[in-house]
Amino acid sequence: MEKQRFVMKCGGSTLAALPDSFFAELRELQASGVAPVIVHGGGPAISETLDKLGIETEFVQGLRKTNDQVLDVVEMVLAGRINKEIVRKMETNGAKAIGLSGVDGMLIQAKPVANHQEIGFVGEVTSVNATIVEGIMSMGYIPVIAPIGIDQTGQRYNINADTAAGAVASQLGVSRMIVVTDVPGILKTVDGEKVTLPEVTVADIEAMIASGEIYGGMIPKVRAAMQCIHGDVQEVVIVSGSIEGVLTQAVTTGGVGTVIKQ
Ligand SMILES: Nc1ncnc2c1ncn2[C@@H]1O[C@H](COP(=O)(O)OP(=O)(O)O)[C@@H](O)[C@H]1O
Ligand SMILES: CC(=O)N[C@@H](CCC(=O)OP(=O)(O)O)C(=O)O
Repeated sequence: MEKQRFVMKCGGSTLAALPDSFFAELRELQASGVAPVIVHGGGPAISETLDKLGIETEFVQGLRKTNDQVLDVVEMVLAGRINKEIVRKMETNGAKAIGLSGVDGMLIQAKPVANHQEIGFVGEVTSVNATIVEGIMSMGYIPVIAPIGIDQTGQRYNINADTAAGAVASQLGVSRMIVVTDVPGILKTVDGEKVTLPEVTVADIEAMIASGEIYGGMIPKVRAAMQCIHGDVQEVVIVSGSIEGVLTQAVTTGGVGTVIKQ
Protein backbone atom coordinates (compact mmCIF):
# COMPACT_ATOMS: atom_id res chain seq x y z
CA MET A 1 0.00 0.00 0.00
CA GLU A 2 1.18 3.55 -0.79
CA LYS A 3 2.38 5.29 2.39
CA GLN A 4 0.28 8.23 3.55
CA ARG A 5 2.41 11.28 2.80
CA PHE A 6 2.00 14.90 3.79
CA VAL A 7 4.00 18.09 3.57
CA MET A 8 4.41 20.10 6.74
CA LYS A 9 5.61 23.69 6.80
CA CYS A 10 7.11 24.78 10.13
CA GLY A 11 7.19 28.54 10.54
CA GLY A 12 10.07 30.38 12.15
CA SER A 13 7.52 32.06 14.41
CA THR A 14 6.96 28.80 16.27
CA LEU A 15 10.16 26.76 15.83
CA ALA A 16 11.83 27.74 19.09
CA ALA A 17 8.60 27.08 21.03
CA LEU A 18 7.88 23.63 19.59
CA PRO A 19 7.74 21.20 22.51
CA ASP A 20 9.65 17.89 22.50
CA SER A 21 6.23 16.22 22.21
CA PHE A 22 5.89 17.72 18.72
CA PHE A 23 9.02 15.90 17.56
CA ALA A 24 7.95 12.76 19.40
CA GLU A 25 4.67 12.91 17.44
CA LEU A 26 6.72 12.95 14.25
CA ARG A 27 8.53 9.82 15.45
CA GLU A 28 5.19 8.12 16.18
CA LEU A 29 3.76 9.10 12.81
CA GLN A 30 6.89 7.87 11.06
CA ALA A 31 6.74 4.58 12.99
CA SER A 32 3.08 4.14 12.02
CA GLY A 33 3.99 4.31 8.33
CA VAL A 34 3.08 7.94 7.65
CA ALA A 35 5.74 9.76 5.62
CA PRO A 36 6.08 13.50 6.37
CA VAL A 37 8.17 15.97 4.36
CA ILE A 38 9.17 19.12 6.23
CA VAL A 39 9.82 22.54 4.72
CA HIS A 40 10.83 25.12 7.31
CA GLY A 41 11.05 28.87 7.66
CA GLY A 42 13.15 30.94 10.02
CA GLY A 43 12.14 34.54 9.34
CA PRO A 44 12.62 35.79 12.92
CA ALA A 45 16.09 34.16 13.18
CA ILE A 46 17.13 35.77 9.88
CA SER A 47 15.93 39.19 11.10
CA GLU A 48 17.77 38.72 14.40
CA THR A 49 21.06 37.87 12.66
CA LEU A 50 20.69 40.73 10.16
CA ASP A 51 20.10 43.04 13.10
CA LYS A 52 23.22 41.80 14.91
CA LEU A 53 25.21 42.44 11.73
CA GLY A 54 23.72 45.92 11.37
CA ILE A 55 22.04 45.08 8.04
CA GLU A 56 18.65 46.71 7.52
CA THR A 57 15.74 44.50 6.50
CA GLU A 58 12.34 45.31 5.03
CA PHE A 59 9.28 43.29 3.99
CA VAL A 60 6.98 43.97 1.04
CA GLN A 61 3.67 42.06 1.27
CA GLY A 62 5.24 39.52 3.63
CA LEU A 63 8.36 38.99 1.46
CA ARG A 64 11.83 40.11 2.53
CA LYS A 65 13.73 42.51 0.26
CA THR A 66 16.85 40.48 -0.56
CA ASN A 67 20.17 41.80 -1.89
CA ASP A 68 23.44 39.80 -2.08
CA GLN A 69 24.39 40.60 1.50
CA VAL A 70 20.95 39.57 2.82
CA LEU A 71 21.00 36.43 0.67
CA ASP A 72 24.24 35.27 2.37
CA VAL A 73 22.62 35.64 5.78
CA VAL A 74 19.37 33.95 4.67
CA GLU A 75 21.29 30.91 3.43
CA MET A 76 23.55 30.80 6.49
CA VAL A 77 20.64 30.94 8.93
CA LEU A 78 18.12 28.73 7.08
CA ALA A 79 20.36 26.04 5.56
CA GLY A 80 22.80 26.15 8.46
CA ARG A 81 21.53 26.93 11.91
CA ILE A 82 17.78 26.34 11.61
CA ASN A 83 17.88 23.31 9.35
CA LYS A 84 20.38 21.52 11.57
CA GLU A 85 18.52 22.52 14.74
CA ILE A 86 15.35 20.84 13.44
CA VAL A 87 17.21 17.72 12.33
CA ARG A 88 18.94 17.54 15.72
CA LYS A 89 15.65 17.83 17.64
CA MET A 90 14.06 15.17 15.46
CA GLU A 91 16.97 12.77 15.89
CA THR A 92 17.10 13.25 19.67
CA ASN A 93 13.37 12.49 19.83
CA GLY A 94 13.82 9.29 17.84
CA ALA A 95 12.66 10.44 14.39
CA LYS A 96 15.01 9.86 11.45
CA ALA A 97 15.72 13.01 9.46
CA ILE A 98 18.00 14.31 6.71
CA GLY A 99 18.35 18.06 6.21
CA LEU A 100 19.04 19.77 2.91
CA SER A 101 18.35 23.04 1.16
CA GLY A 102 16.74 23.64 -2.22
CA VAL A 103 20.26 24.06 -3.64
CA ASP A 104 21.24 20.43 -2.90
CA GLY A 105 20.74 18.36 -6.03
CA MET A 106 18.96 21.43 -7.53
CA LEU A 107 16.02 20.34 -5.40
CA ILE A 108 14.14 23.65 -5.73
CA GLN A 109 14.64 25.38 -9.07
CA ALA A 110 13.54 28.98 -9.10
CA LYS A 111 13.29 32.20 -11.10
CA PRO A 112 13.00 35.83 -9.98
CA VAL A 113 9.56 36.93 -8.77
CA ALA A 114 7.65 39.38 -10.98
CA ASN A 115 8.49 42.38 -8.75
CA HIS A 116 12.20 41.50 -8.46
CA GLN A 117 13.20 45.06 -9.43
CA GLU A 118 11.69 46.09 -6.11
CA ILE A 119 12.53 43.15 -3.81
CA GLY A 120 15.71 41.66 -5.32
CA PHE A 121 16.72 38.00 -5.17
CA VAL A 122 13.37 36.59 -4.09
CA GLY A 123 12.40 33.54 -6.08
CA GLU A 124 9.33 31.71 -7.23
CA VAL A 125 9.58 27.97 -7.72
CA THR A 126 9.76 26.67 -11.29
CA SER A 127 10.25 22.99 -10.40
CA VAL A 128 10.94 20.62 -7.52
CA ASN A 129 13.10 17.53 -7.94
CA ALA A 130 10.70 14.99 -6.42
CA THR A 131 13.13 12.11 -7.04
CA ILE A 132 15.47 13.39 -4.33
CA VAL A 133 12.66 13.82 -1.78
CA GLU A 134 11.21 10.41 -2.59
CA GLY A 135 14.68 8.83 -2.43
CA ILE A 136 15.21 10.15 1.10
CA MET A 137 11.75 8.92 2.14
CA SER A 138 12.37 5.49 0.66
CA MET A 139 15.45 5.19 2.88
CA GLY A 140 13.14 5.74 5.87
CA TYR A 141 14.17 9.34 6.61
CA ILE A 142 12.08 12.50 6.85
CA PRO A 143 13.41 15.16 4.44
CA VAL A 144 13.84 18.56 6.13
CA ILE A 145 14.10 21.26 3.49
CA ALA A 146 15.37 24.86 3.76
CA PRO A 147 13.66 27.11 1.19
CA ILE A 148 16.61 28.37 -0.87
CA GLY A 149 16.12 28.10 -4.64
CA ILE A 150 18.64 27.96 -7.45
CA ASP A 151 18.55 28.52 -11.22
CA GLN A 152 20.59 26.99 -14.05
CA THR A 153 23.22 29.78 -13.80
CA GLY A 154 23.81 29.00 -10.12
CA GLN A 155 22.04 32.13 -8.87
CA ARG A 156 20.45 31.56 -5.44
CA TYR A 157 17.05 32.90 -4.41
CA ASN A 158 15.38 33.54 -1.08
CA ILE A 159 12.01 31.78 -1.25
CA ASN A 160 9.26 32.30 1.27
CA ALA A 161 8.89 29.02 3.14
CA ASP A 162 5.10 28.86 2.66
CA THR A 163 5.57 29.26 -1.11
CA ALA A 164 8.29 26.58 -1.18
CA ALA A 165 6.16 24.16 0.88
CA GLY A 166 3.18 24.65 -1.44
CA ALA A 167 5.35 23.89 -4.46
CA VAL A 168 6.77 20.76 -2.82
CA ALA A 169 3.24 19.60 -1.92
CA SER A 170 2.03 20.11 -5.51
CA GLN A 171 5.04 18.39 -7.06
CA LEU A 172 4.87 15.37 -4.74
CA GLY A 173 1.11 15.13 -5.21
CA VAL A 174 0.40 14.75 -1.49
CA SER A 175 -3.23 15.15 -0.47
CA ARG A 176 -2.58 17.44 2.50
CA MET A 177 -0.29 20.26 3.52
CA ILE A 178 -0.10 21.26 7.19
CA VAL A 179 1.13 24.76 8.00
CA VAL A 180 2.43 25.02 11.57
CA THR A 181 2.61 28.56 12.88
CA ASP A 182 2.16 30.70 16.03
CA VAL A 183 -1.62 31.24 15.75
CA PRO A 184 -4.34 28.55 16.02
CA GLY A 185 -5.50 29.19 12.44
CA ILE A 186 -6.99 32.07 10.46
CA LEU A 187 -8.45 34.46 12.99
CA LYS A 188 -11.41 36.78 12.44
CA THR A 189 -12.99 39.29 14.79
CA VAL A 190 -16.65 38.40 15.34
CA ASP A 191 -18.71 40.51 17.75
CA GLY A 192 -15.52 42.01 19.13
CA GLU A 193 -13.94 38.61 19.82
CA LYS A 194 -11.16 36.85 17.88
CA VAL A 195 -12.29 33.41 16.69
CA THR A 196 -10.46 30.74 14.72
CA LEU A 197 -12.29 29.97 11.49
CA PRO A 198 -12.66 26.16 11.17
CA GLU A 199 -12.86 26.32 7.37
CA VAL A 200 -12.42 29.01 4.68
CA THR A 201 -12.96 29.12 0.93
CA VAL A 202 -10.79 30.85 -1.65
CA ALA A 203 -13.49 33.56 -1.91
CA ASP A 204 -13.38 34.12 1.90
CA ILE A 205 -9.60 34.50 1.72
CA GLU A 206 -9.69 37.04 -1.13
CA ALA A 207 -12.25 39.08 0.83
CA MET A 208 -10.20 38.92 4.04
CA ILE A 209 -7.03 40.08 2.24
CA ALA A 210 -8.95 42.94 0.62
CA SER A 211 -10.41 44.03 3.98
CA GLY A 212 -7.04 43.79 5.76
CA GLU A 213 -8.24 40.98 8.09
CA ILE A 214 -5.48 38.80 6.62
CA TYR A 215 -2.17 40.66 6.52
CA GLY A 216 1.62 40.28 6.83
CA GLY A 217 2.96 36.74 7.26
CA MET A 218 -0.49 35.18 6.81
CA ILE A 219 -0.63 36.46 3.21
CA PRO A 220 2.07 34.13 1.76
CA LYS A 221 0.44 31.22 3.64
CA VAL A 222 -3.01 31.67 2.14
CA ARG A 223 -1.57 32.51 -1.29
CA ALA A 224 0.53 29.31 -1.21
CA ALA A 225 -2.56 27.39 -0.09
CA MET A 226 -4.70 28.79 -2.92
CA GLN A 227 -1.96 27.98 -5.43
CA CYS A 228 -1.47 24.38 -4.33
CA ILE A 229 -5.06 23.21 -3.69
CA HIS A 230 -5.56 22.08 -7.26
CA GLY A 231 -5.05 18.57 -8.54
CA ASP A 232 -3.85 16.12 -5.90
CA VAL A 233 -3.63 18.51 -2.95
CA GLN A 234 -7.09 18.39 -1.36
CA GLU A 235 -6.60 20.60 1.67
CA VAL A 236 -4.25 22.89 3.52
CA VAL A 237 -4.57 23.04 7.31
CA ILE A 238 -3.18 25.98 9.32
CA VAL A 239 -2.46 25.05 12.96
CA SER A 240 -0.56 26.23 16.01
CA GLY A 241 2.58 24.26 16.91
CA SER A 242 2.11 24.78 20.63
CA ILE A 243 -1.08 22.70 20.93
CA GLU A 244 -0.28 19.22 22.27
CA GLY A 245 -1.14 16.45 19.80
CA VAL A 246 -1.90 18.92 17.02
CA LEU A 247 0.00 17.08 14.33
CA THR A 248 -1.59 13.70 14.90
CA GLN A 249 -5.01 15.33 15.03
CA ALA A 250 -4.42 17.22 11.77
CA VAL A 251 -3.28 14.01 10.05
CA THR A 252 -5.94 11.68 11.46
CA THR A 253 -9.26 13.02 12.75
CA GLY A 254 -9.00 16.66 11.69
CA GLY A 255 -11.10 19.24 13.54
CA VAL A 256 -8.12 21.42 14.40
CA GLY A 257 -6.99 24.78 13.04
CA THR A 258 -8.32 26.30 9.81
CA VAL A 259 -8.90 24.08 6.79
CA ILE A 260 -8.66 25.53 3.28
CA LYS A 261 -10.32 23.14 0.83
CA GLN A 262 -10.49 22.73 -2.95
N1 LIG B 1 -6.33 36.69 9.89
C1 LIG B 1 -5.20 36.29 10.51
N2 LIG B 1 -5.26 35.25 11.38
C2 LIG B 1 -4.17 34.83 12.06
N3 LIG B 1 -2.95 35.41 11.93
C3 LIG B 1 -2.82 36.45 11.07
C4 LIG B 1 -3.94 36.93 10.32
N4 LIG B 1 -3.51 37.95 9.55
C5 LIG B 1 -2.21 38.12 9.81
N5 LIG B 1 -1.77 37.24 10.72
C6 LIG B 1 -0.40 37.19 11.23
O1 LIG B 1 0.29 36.11 10.61
C7 LIG B 1 1.26 35.65 11.57
C8 LIG B 1 1.82 34.31 11.11
O2 LIG B 1 2.71 34.54 10.04
P1 LIG B 1 4.30 34.59 10.29
O3 LIG B 1 4.60 35.51 11.42
O4 LIG B 1 4.98 34.86 8.99
O5 LIG B 1 4.55 33.12 10.82
P2 LIG B 1 5.47 31.92 10.31
O6 LIG B 1 6.86 32.25 10.76
O7 LIG B 1 4.89 30.77 11.04
O8 LIG B 1 5.37 31.81 8.82
C9 LIG B 1 0.49 35.64 12.85
O9 LIG B 1 1.29 35.62 14.00
C10 LIG B 1 -0.32 36.95 12.75
O10 LIG B 1 0.40 38.02 13.28
C1 LIG C 1 11.32 35.87 0.54
C2 LIG C 1 11.17 35.69 2.01
O1 LIG C 1 10.50 36.47 2.67
N1 LIG C 1 11.80 34.64 2.56
C3 LIG C 1 11.76 34.35 3.97
C4 LIG C 1 12.31 32.93 4.16
C5 LIG C 1 12.06 32.38 5.55
C6 LIG C 1 10.60 32.22 5.86
O2 LIG C 1 9.71 32.21 5.00
O3 LIG C 1 10.36 32.07 7.20
P1 LIG C 1 8.96 32.04 7.96
O4 LIG C 1 8.22 30.86 7.46
O5 LIG C 1 9.37 31.91 9.37
O6 LIG C 1 8.23 33.32 7.66
C7 LIG C 1 12.58 35.36 4.80
O7 LIG C 1 13.58 35.89 4.30
O8 LIG C 1 12.21 35.58 5.97
